[in-house]
Amino acid sequence: MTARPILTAAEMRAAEERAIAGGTPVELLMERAGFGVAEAAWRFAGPLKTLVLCGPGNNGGDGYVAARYLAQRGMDVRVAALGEPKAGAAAAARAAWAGPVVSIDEARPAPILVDALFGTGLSRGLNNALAARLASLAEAARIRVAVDLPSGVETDTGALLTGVPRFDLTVTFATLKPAHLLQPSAALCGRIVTVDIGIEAQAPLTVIGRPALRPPSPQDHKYTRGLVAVIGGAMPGASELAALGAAHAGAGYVLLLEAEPRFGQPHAIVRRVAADLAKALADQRIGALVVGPGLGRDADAGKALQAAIESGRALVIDGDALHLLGPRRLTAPAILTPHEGEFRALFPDVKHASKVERARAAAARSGAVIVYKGADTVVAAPDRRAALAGEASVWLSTAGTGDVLAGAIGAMLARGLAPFEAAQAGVWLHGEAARRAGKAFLADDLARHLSDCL
Ligand SMILES: NC(=O)C1=CN([C@@H]2O[C@H](COP(=O)(O)OP(=O)(O)OC[C@H]3O[C@@H](n4cnc5c(N)ncnc54)[C@H](OP(=O)(O)O)[C@@H]3O)[C@@H](O)[C@H]2O)[C@@H](O)CC1
Ligand SMILES: [K+]
Repeated sequence: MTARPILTAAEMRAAEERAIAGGTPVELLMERAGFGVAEAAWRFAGPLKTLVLCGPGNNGGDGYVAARYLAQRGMDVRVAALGEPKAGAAAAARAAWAGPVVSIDEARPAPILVDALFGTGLSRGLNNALAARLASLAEAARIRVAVDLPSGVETDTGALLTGVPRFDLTVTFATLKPAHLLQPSAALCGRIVTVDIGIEAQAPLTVIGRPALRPPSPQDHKYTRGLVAVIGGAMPGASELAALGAAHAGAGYVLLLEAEPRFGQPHAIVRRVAADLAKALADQRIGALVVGPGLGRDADAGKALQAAIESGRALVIDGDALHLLGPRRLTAPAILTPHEGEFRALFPDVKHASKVERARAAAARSGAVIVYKGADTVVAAPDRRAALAGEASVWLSTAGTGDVLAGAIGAMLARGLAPFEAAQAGVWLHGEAARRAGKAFLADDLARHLSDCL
């Protein structure tokens, strides 16, 4: 399955220009967009009285077209506008709307609110009066529909330039934009519907989709399925969870290397005291090495991380190891899995407004694939390829889930996926397992649910 592209505002404009140059007039693109909005709103909300708010640009143009199609369906539609569109397709769409247009200040609330004020052309926050008006009309509506994006959302970063109401449905065009998946905006979009308007979309940023993981064949054995070694440390529970994550993500062999003898369950995880870590890591059968969960941050932890890096094994560097790593460039295949706090500690001067760009900068600098965790996890490779996870379960915000993720990614590396693909596969499995685990789950339960998602 090819990955779904995510286009920035500039990439979307370029794609639109290519479509226009290829013979599709902008008026036709807008007609398809507005028709798509009307159909989606109709299906979602039914025949309720509707208020459409139209801005001065093409997002407003889509609004006029949608109003026309909704009226054709027999719906009671009112339009309120923020000034007249000056020229082009939006002006033509305004002219084709036969009904009255009032100012936003005069608009009366309706059960369905369609926000066609601003889309990818938003250049600054809404002024206070307009933001307050949008908020009160949204508050008074039963169903709120955003055209392309909720107005006030910055397309490329997902930042809210002003207060933005919560929408029930967002109808976008051609493909997703970063703000549909990045927080805080993603949480305000509601259900997202993509309308095909005849634009070809390709981009170096994609949506993380279900990985194509073949089941073991009759010829496979535990080593071909992948050996994941996890380095234990000060907090054994965390490395145990990483090992459990690796095992339930399908690794053929999981080895927990510990400083002192310990007995634990499950028995299938092999526990070994590694007095000489470098020697233990010289085992060529190790397909991936997970270091960091529960490692601690003392001198012994530093030595363990150094041994892991010098081993040349493919690495997943998580948790405490991210604090010990410092600004070094890695040469062996490696995946770093920082959450926000760890990212800031590791890359204090990477400050780009977009989380995607921050992840790309960190990947380029470290030479590693970055899994920048959060409610909107970004995976980025040193060559700028990047991918965004779909909406994550809010119940993932509990202790130990990151350790499970590190183990799952380790299993993907050990089975032979390249680091960028392994990171995405691990993130997808982890997100899907969380959905299946339901509410208030323990990280141990989350690990067990990984098996159901393979
Ligand atoms: N790309 C495609 O293929 C297709 C795109 N389509 C649609 O077009 C949309 C993009 O259209 P767009 O470029 O005209 O921008 P849009 O979002 O309407 O806003 C620009 C206007 O708003 C103004 N303005 C901005 N911020 C403001 C503020 N805070 N407060 C006040 N004013 C503000 C800005 O003025 P200025 O910044 O110049 O002062 C300008 O007048 C896209 O989201 C999709 O819905 C479809 O029709 C189908 C094909
Ligand atoms: K909008």
